[in-house]
Amino acid sequence: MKQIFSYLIPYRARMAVGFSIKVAATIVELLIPWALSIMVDKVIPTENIGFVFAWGGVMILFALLALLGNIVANRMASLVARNTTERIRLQLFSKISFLSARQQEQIGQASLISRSTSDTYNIHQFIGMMQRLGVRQPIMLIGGLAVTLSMDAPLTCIMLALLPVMAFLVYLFSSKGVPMYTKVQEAVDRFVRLVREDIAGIRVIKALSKTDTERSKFAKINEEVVTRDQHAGMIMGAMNPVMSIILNIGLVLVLFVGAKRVNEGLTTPGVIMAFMSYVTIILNSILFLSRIFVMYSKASASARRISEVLNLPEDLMVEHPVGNVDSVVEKAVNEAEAAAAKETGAEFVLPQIIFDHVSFSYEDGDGEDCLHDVSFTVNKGETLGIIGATGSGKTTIVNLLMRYYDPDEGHIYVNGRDVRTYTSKELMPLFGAAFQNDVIFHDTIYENIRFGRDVSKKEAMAAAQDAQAVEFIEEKGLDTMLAIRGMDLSGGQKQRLLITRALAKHPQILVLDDSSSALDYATDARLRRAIQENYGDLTSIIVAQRISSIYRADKIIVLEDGEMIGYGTHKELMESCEVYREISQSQMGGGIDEA
Ligand SMILES: Nc1ncnc2c1ncn2[C@@H]1O[C@H](COP(=O)(O)OP(=O)(O)OP(=O)(O)O)[C@@H](O)[C@H]1O
Repeated sequence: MKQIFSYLIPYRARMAVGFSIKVAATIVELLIPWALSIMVDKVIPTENIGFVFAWGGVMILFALLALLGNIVANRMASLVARNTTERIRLQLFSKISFLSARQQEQIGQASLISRSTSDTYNIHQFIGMMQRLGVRQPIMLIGGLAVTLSMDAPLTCIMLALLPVMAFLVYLFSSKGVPMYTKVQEAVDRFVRLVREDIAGIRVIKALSKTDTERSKFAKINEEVVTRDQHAGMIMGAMNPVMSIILNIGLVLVLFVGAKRVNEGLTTPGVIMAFMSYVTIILNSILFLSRIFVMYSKASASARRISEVLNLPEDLMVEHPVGNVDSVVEKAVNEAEAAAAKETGAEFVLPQIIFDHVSFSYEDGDGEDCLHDVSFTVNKGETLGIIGATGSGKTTIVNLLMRYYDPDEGHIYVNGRDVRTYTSKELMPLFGAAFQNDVIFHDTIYENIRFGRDVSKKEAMAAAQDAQAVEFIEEKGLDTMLAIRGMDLSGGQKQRLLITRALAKHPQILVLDDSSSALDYATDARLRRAIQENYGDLTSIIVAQRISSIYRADKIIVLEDGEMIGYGTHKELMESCEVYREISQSQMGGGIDEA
């Protein structure tokens, strides 16, 4: 909570003003029953109607001042709560954007969503409540007791006797109810996850007639959220009636003892009338203070969840380059290649991409390797094809190259620098990437291509031309709004739009991860030709299931269970790699479609 409170610091001046107004308004409000007792005991008995009206006017003025002060202070409190929550949300969002893929998986996407929404909402509620009730109720309690003590000490003792009973009950209810709210929040996380998955996968759910299964899964988690909330609500809800009973017992006792004291001439009816109001004010303030306590417990659980994300250490640290980078890299480069270059007298060119004995596992190092001892190089302007069965590690190579994860062993170099030494701002602009299920945003076609970068409409259309997307983009218009996730586009159109986005900023390295699978052969071939002709020194990494998408590549990697079982040109692999030969024969019957 301390960390969350630090977000209030910029608003301390506004809060101080709001607090002062609130304190003044509450004190004025507290004086109204006292003014009533004066009216009953001192003003009315004078039978001076002018005096009665004048005193009545004072009471109305008190009420108006209290009302006005409360409105102003509450508006200031809301503003502080709103601005603070806005800053927390913004900070949280930026942090989430920079979390490593591993950290995102650890916390879970649904949990990240509910931490940014319902948890920040709880904080918002608490900050608002703290400034409104948190100031008002202690003054009401202490001030009320002070006024009543000065009016009639024995009657005040009745209330004082009830206070510990109420405090104990509040503690009892809260200690049972509050932990339940943490459980409610956990159930909400699961609820959000299911809703997200179901909405995203609505088509496949329908296609596989899984609507009933999903509905019953939804009903179950929905019921769990409701039941948990109900249990917590029931416990906390029982607090109000119990408190009301105590309050009414207090009123009856005050009336009973007060009436006796009036009869005995020890006090006056005006004091008893004021006391009735003060009993309600004082006991209610205990009730409201208990609500603040409950809200605090909810908010502190939320604050913990938010701080957990905000304080996550930087996973993919940027390391400082050590020594002469080029010489380190040269050593790391496939030695045979370097030696061959030296032998033939050819100039040795430093490859643009180097994987040097890279091993990686998603399981934080203790699971089986998803990639094992992978080494390859790609020169500037070359195309690398990656092929292999599903789950063989093709996407993992891309994930490591773009530093979504760091390898467990080995090194990856881009332009002669270990990727660990790049900041994300330096590394990412080198790449243009299109992944198979990449997101298309609910925005215009142009904005989906531009993606916040400096890309003119002309450049966007030129990229669309190369990505074979120009026909449908011209037909729809660059400024057409697309549906959420591009639901109003065909699979092939989506892929072409994603490739357009990847090409638009003329990256150094183009990554196409299974992103031409929905294109027909002829379009796929035209796309490859356009890239070759218009992006001369563009280095391409193409992950594909189809041989036709990669057979022209300068180098091809064949993967099986994370191991590189083949590396070379199409021709070399046809001779040396049995698996590649089999794939080729099954897809092309051994021959190649030169489309
Ligand atoms: N985020 C992840 N967490 C844990 N395991 C993962 C994760 N992503 C992939 N894997 C596992 O790593 C292995 C390699 O996955 P990868 O996505 O690289 O395969 P692929 O060859 O690209 O498959 P496909 O052709 O089906 O896309 C698979 O066994 C997969 O289950």
